[in-house]
Amino acid sequence: MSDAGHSTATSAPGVDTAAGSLRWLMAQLRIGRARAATISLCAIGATGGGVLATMLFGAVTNVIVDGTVGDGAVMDWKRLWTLLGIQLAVYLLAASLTYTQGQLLTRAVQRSVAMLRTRIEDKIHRLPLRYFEQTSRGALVSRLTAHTDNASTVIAPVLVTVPTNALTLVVVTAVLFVLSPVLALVALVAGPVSAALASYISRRSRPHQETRWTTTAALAGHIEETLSARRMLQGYNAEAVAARRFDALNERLFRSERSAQWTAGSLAPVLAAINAVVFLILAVLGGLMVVDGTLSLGAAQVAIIFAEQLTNAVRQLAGFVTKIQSGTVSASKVREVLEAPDDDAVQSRPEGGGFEYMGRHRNPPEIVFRDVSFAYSADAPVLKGVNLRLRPGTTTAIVGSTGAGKTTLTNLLQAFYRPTIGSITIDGEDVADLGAHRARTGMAVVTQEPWLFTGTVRENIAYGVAGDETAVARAVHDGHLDQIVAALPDGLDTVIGQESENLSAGEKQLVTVARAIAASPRILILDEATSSADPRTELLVQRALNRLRTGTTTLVVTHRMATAALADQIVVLEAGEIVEVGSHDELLAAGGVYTRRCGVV
Ligand SMILES: Nc1ncnc2c1ncn2[C@@H]1O[C@H](COP(=O)(O)OP(=O)(O)OP(=O)(O)O)[C@@H](O)[C@H]1O
Repeated sequence: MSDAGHSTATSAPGVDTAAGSLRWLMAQLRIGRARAATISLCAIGATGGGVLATMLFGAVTNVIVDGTVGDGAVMDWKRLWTLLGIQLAVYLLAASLTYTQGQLLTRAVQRSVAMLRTRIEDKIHRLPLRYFEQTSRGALVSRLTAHTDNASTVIAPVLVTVPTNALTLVVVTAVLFVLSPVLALVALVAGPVSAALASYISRRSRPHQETRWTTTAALAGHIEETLSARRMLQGYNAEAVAARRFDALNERLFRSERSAQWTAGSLAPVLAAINAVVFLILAVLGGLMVVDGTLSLGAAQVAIIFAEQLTNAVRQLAGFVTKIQSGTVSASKVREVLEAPDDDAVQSRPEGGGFEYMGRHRNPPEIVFRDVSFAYSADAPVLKGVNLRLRPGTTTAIVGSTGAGKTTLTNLLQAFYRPTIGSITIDGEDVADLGAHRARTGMAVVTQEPWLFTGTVRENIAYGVAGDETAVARAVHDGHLDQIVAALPDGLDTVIGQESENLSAGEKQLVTVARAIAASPRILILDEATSSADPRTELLVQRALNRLRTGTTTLVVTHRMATAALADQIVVLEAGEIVEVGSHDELLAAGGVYTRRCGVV
């Protein structure tokens, strides 16, 4: 199963090349040139300090050897103390540069992660509904969290590992050649061998990294699904089915992690072994040259330490390749979300535009569906040539068989999809031109499945009218929630949520009705809104909604004829086509489908 679980149509072109993803990622992070340069300069300064300190170390050794070995040797204390003092100063400077670089880098990484998350979150509001239908929730959550974190781990290698190790390679190689070309050549042999190995192993590791991430996302999605459907699972004794799927995903994750670890993890020990051999050869050769007198002891020491630094630099660069490999896999996942086409009906973040628009249109609007046809997929038309007029301030009930297209009609009005043919206008303005945000301003929706977020009852009701206590109090009263709220341990401040056990399904639905009342909408969409309430509560809520309806243009989707009968206009939809329109009395008089549905005939 793919992480995305969606069609490739939403993938950005060429996202799966490591180099492309890396370039893209660095362009997204926007660390700021000045900050990036400071981090790199600090890292380079610290590395330079390390190189200098090592050379001073050789000089100190030579002063000690000159002052102690041989007849009449005199220790040059002044020179020795001066060198040790300079060395200490260089070490301190290098340490403070390393500290500064570390602090700046940490902040840059954290800021980049936060920024990327904000961008994905922002993007999620602009993605079309179709994207969510085709993408698993686990995949999206992992892109927002783990992938974003992992992608940002490439920042440190790019800003620090590459410049410092490149500097080490150049300076150390040059100094080594000056000290002893023979030792330099031996030390350099390890470089190309290690680099070739690193490149080979990282190529082999990428597919395992991919599988590891996609399986992690699938597992997260599965756990989420199992938790939210746990009652159903237990009710059907289907725990074993869920457990089998979990075991399969868990096993796949284990295998891919093991393979990724095996390939990536084999690099370090192989490089360490190469380094050990090189180090041994250098120590023996250096020792022989000191005995020969062709090299001073200090120079031999410096050469061996430099050779070690050289191989360390290569090893770090190799480690960087593995990290980049994993980071770019994550970057390509993040990129897929950010580059997926926006919902063409949605405008950027809702900032003011909608409310201004609502200010101009306070009265309930006229809504007109003109020759509307729609299909989710080209081969299966759902709505066919729907013509419908919802007069301002009236209620229209849509009735019809299961799958007739009733909810689809409300989805189009909410601009979740565009009609394939035809148009929908609100007060003469095409929803397609208004954009989703403006079209949805002043619209309240109550669906069959009550949606509650984790928060207090008050917060759930005040969704969209935050801080308006009068609106909440009115909504609680008009929505007949008083008794229910009074029975809750902390009243309006009781924390509830989608999974909360302290409210029944009907009570949850009443909270969403109260939310709609509090919003004082001018367009109200009720899709089987009171289906979970008992008949008495439904009646009470119906009355509350009736009061609300005087200031709204209302679309009610219902299977209950009693609810439909209260509407000003009833539309009977069958297989995506309107077959009857009229008031309850008119339709009963006509004796058609509606009459049969009412069970009169
Ligand atoms: N997101 C979707 N993608 C593809 N097909 C869909 C989607 N949503 C609904 N459909 C299909 O469109 C048709 C109409 O669905 P819709 O939900 O509008 O029916 P409905 O009249 O509201 O049914 P019900 O009374 O059962 O709620 C159905 O055949 C359904 O399978």
